[in-house]
Amino acid sequence: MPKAHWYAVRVGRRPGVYATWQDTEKQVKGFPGAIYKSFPHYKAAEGWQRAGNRLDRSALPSSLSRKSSKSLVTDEELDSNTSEKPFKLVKAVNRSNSDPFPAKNDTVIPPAASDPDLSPQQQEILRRIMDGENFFFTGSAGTGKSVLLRAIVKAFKEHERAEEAKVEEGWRRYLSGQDKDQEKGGRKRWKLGVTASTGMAAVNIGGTTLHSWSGIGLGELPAQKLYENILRNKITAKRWRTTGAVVIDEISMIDAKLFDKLEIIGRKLRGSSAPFGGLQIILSGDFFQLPPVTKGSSINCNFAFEAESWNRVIPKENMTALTRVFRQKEDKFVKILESMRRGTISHGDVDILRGLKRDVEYPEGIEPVGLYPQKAEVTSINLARLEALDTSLKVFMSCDIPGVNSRGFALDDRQATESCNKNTIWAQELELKVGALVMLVTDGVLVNGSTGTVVDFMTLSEAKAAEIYPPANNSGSNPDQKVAWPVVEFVPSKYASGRLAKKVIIPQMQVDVLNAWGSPEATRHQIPLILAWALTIHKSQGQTLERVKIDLNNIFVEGQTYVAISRAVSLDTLQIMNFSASKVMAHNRVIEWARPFEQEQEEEEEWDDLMANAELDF
Ligand SMILES: Nc1ncnc2c1ncn2[C@@H]1O[C@H](COP(=O)(O)OP(=O)(O)OP(=O)(O)O)[C@@H](O)[C@H]1O
Repeated sequence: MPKAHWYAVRVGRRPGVYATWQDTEKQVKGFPGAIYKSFPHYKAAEGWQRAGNRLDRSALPSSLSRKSSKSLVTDEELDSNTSEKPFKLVKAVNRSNSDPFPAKNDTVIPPAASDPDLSPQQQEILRRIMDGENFFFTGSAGTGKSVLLRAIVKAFKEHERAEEAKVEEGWRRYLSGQDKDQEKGGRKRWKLGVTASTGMAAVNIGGTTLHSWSGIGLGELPAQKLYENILRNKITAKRWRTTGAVVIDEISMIDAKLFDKLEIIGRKLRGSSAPFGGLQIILSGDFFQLPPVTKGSSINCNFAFEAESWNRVIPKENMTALTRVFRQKEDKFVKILESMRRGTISHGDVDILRGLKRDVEYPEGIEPVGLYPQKAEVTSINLARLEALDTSLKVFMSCDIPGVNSRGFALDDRQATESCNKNTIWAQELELKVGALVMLVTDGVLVNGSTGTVVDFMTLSEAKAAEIYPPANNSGSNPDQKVAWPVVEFVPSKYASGRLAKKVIIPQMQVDVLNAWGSPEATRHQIPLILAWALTIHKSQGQTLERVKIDLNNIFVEGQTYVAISRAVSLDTLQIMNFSASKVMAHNRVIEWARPFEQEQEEEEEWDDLMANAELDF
C-alpha cells in the first residue's frame, strides 16, 4: 500500500490540504465533527477536499464552511483532475446520524419568544429613521432601546434585500439588451453598518465594533492621518463610500474626540460637506450608564454629546428619550431608578435601598446572580464557590476558529482566541460541577440571562432517554454525541417573555465575532454558560436579571451603580450590599446636558396627552 503523503481536511479548524500529520492534527484534534482523509497524491487530496467543499458547504455552519486562508489549494489546482479515489479513511463523522437537534417541537425546547411589538413611541422613531433622518434615541435602562435597535436593523436588511434584487434585475435587463444603461454600484441607501462602542455590545446586536467598521485601529492618530490610512485600504474606503447608514450602539462609551474624527473622515472620504459626508447616523445609548473607557480617570473624558460636530450631526429635534420603562413593573422601583439617574436621590429612597441588604429566600433554592464592580473579585468568588462543591470538576475548552478581519487579513488561532475573549462573554475554559450556579449567555435559545443550577452531565442520547432536551436553536454548532454536556435546571421565568422548561441540556453552540462586512472574524464553539455566583457590572450591561445580589463596595466609575441596580426586575428579588448615597455617582455634565432636553420632551408629551384627552369643541 502506498505511503500517505497528503491529508485533506474537509471539516476542521482550517479546511485544506496538509503535508504532515502534525499540521493536520492541529486542524482536527478536538474539533467537533472533524472530517479528514489521507491520500498518496496531492491532486487526490485536494480533489476530495474540494468536492467536500462543494457538497457540504450548505450543510455546515457558516464558520466551518469558509475557505481556509492557510489551505494549500490554489485556484489553478482546483480546476485540475479530481478523479483519483482516496485509499485510506482516517476519520469521518457521519453528520446525518449526529443531528442532536431534531426539528420536531416535541423533542426540543422551543426558542424564546421573539421581540415584543414596538410601542407607538418606538414606531415613530423607526419611521423617522427609515425616512433617512440622523437620529439619537436614548432612555433609561429597560425602556426598549435594544428592542428598537433590532427592529431598525431588521427593517434595513429587508430593504437592502429588495435593493439588491432590483440591481440584479437591472443587470439582467442590461445584459439581455432590454435596457441601455445600468447604474454602476454606487452608494446603497439601505446598506447598514451595524456597530457598537464595545465588542460585547456589538456581538449582542450582530454587528462589529465601530473601530473595526471604520478601520481606524485604536483611533488615536489625528483625523488626517487616519483618513490617509483608510485610503490605503481599498476595502475600508469602499465601505465608507457605499454604506447608506451606520448604527452606533452604546454611544455613551464613545469619546467626543473620536466622534469628531470619524465625522471628518466621513466628509473627506465621501467628498461631501454634509455631516459624516451624508452617511446617515443612528445613535443609541444612555449617557447615564457607562462612560467612555479612557486611560486614567473618567472625570477627564468627554462624552460624544460634547463633540464639536454633535449638534450638526444630530439636530435637537432628532433626539428622543424613550419614556416607558418595560423592565421594571413596580412604580416605586421605576421612580427610584429615575431619581438615581438624575442624581436627586431622596432620603426616603436611600432608606429603601439600604434596607435591601437582607438575604432573599427563593422558593426553588436557586441563588441570585452576584454583580461586582471589579473583575478580580468576580474571578475569586466564582473559583472559591466552585472549589467548595464536592462534586467532580468538568472542564470544557472552547474551539475557536479563525476567520478574516475587517481589513481582509486572515487571523491565526491565537488571534481568533483573543478576539473571542475580548468580544464575547463566552468562556475559553469553562469549569463546571454539579451544583454550580450558571447563567445562559446567548439570545435566541431560551432567554439570555436565565440562571439555573447544573444538575447533571449527560450525552445527548442519555438526555433524550430521560426526556431532557436541548434548545431548538443550536446556533449552528455540531456537538459531539459522545460528550456528556451539562444539564441545567433553570428558574421558571416570571417576567421574561420566554418560558423555560425546568431541565434543559445545554450542549456546545457557536458565537461569531463579525468583521465589518458581517462575516466571521472568529467563531467560538463552546457551551453558552458562565458561572453566575459573580459577574462584573460591565458584563451585565444590557441584561435583564430576575434575581440579583449587588455589592457596591468597590464602585469606581459613574453610572456603575445605576447599571447594576437597573438590571433587576423588582425590589423583592434584589439584594444590595454596601449601599450609600455617595455610591450613586451620576456625571454632572450628563445631568446638565440631559436636563433641558428631557424636560422639553416631558412638557411636549404632557401637552400631547392633554390635547388627546381634551374635549375640543371647535
Ligand atoms: N414595546 C415593548 N413592549 C413590551 N416589552 C418591551 C418593549 N420594548 C422592550 N420591552 C422589554 O423590556 C425589556 C428591556 O428592553 P431592552 O433591553 O430593549 O431595554 P434597553 O433600553 O436596551 O435597556 P438597557 O439600557 O438596560 O440595556 C426587555 O425585556 C424587552 O423585551
